[in-house]
Amino acid sequence: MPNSPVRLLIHGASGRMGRALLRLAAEHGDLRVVAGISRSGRTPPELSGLPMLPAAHMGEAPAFDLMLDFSLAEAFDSAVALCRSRSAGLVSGTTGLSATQKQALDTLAQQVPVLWSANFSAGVAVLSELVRQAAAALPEWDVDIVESHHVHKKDAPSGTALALGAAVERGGGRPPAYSSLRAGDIVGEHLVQFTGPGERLELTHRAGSRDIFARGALEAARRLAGRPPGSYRFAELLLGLAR
Ligand SMILES: NC(=O)C1=CN([C@@H]2O[C@H](COP(=O)(O)OP(=O)(O)OC[C@H]3O[C@@H](n4cnc5c(N)ncnc54)[C@H](OP(=O)(O)O)[C@@H]3O)[C@@H](O)[C@H]2O)C=CC1
Ligand SMILES: O=C(O)C1=N[C@H](C(=O)O)C[C@H](O)C1
Repeated sequence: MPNSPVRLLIHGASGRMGRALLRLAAEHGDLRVVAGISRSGRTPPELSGLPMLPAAHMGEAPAFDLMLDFSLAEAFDSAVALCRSRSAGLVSGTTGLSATQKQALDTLAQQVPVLWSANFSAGVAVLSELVRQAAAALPEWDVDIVESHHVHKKDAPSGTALALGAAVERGGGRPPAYSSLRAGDIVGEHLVQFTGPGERLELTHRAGSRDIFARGALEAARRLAGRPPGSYRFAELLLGLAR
């Protein structure tokens, strides 16, 4: 960690996650939010007194060390471009990214430290490892991944569901079938179900509040700041879990 506070730019500052980040960043004396960006540039109350820029004017953002990006896939390319032009690191949790957008993360990581994760909770990081182990032990069993989220969520399956599917693949399990439920204000739930002859194994994570994701992302930012360029993993950086 550098000695002076890490200057954060929040991309997606007016959103559900952006507002949680703004509220919780204030708890960290070693982090300082310098501005927020949203599509409209509308100012959420948490940001009063700080510059809030519409996406069309994001090039005018003040100097920053790291961008925290929780926006939408359609906004992602310009976020990466700003990090590239400012040589600033990136912590991103935006889901629904294309293969090309994922590649852009790898390219950016040659220049600055980058951490993208579909899920910033400790529980899902551990779940992913448990899923890999279960898949390795039960390669013939059917695998279903069921994710439930609030009605406003744009992408499906969720980024976490796809990441859990990748963990099944790494373990050598059967290709999973995905189901998505959208209902009410569910923060995020993921069930990975392994079905064999006469028995079933269910591994579930339930997020009770967006604060867990925001806290995970802020901690990731603290730990990423000042590191050399590269692609960093949440589970490794925060929990010491190897892939
Ligand atoms: N990795 C993780 O742990 C988690 C990831 N997520 C992901 O984070 C992302 C955001 O989720 P959530 O906060 O619920 O979404 P919201 O819809 O609540 O917020 C989206 C934010 O992005 C901004 N935005 C939308 N379009 C653009 C654009 N074209 N240019 C610039 N900014 C834009 C919005 O601005 P405006 O208000 O002006 O439209 C808003 O600030 C999603 O991809 C979600 O899946 C969510 C939770 C946890
Ligand atoms: O959009 C959300 O809300 C969430 N998105 C992430 C995902 O797509 O997996 C993480 C979390 O489940 C909440």
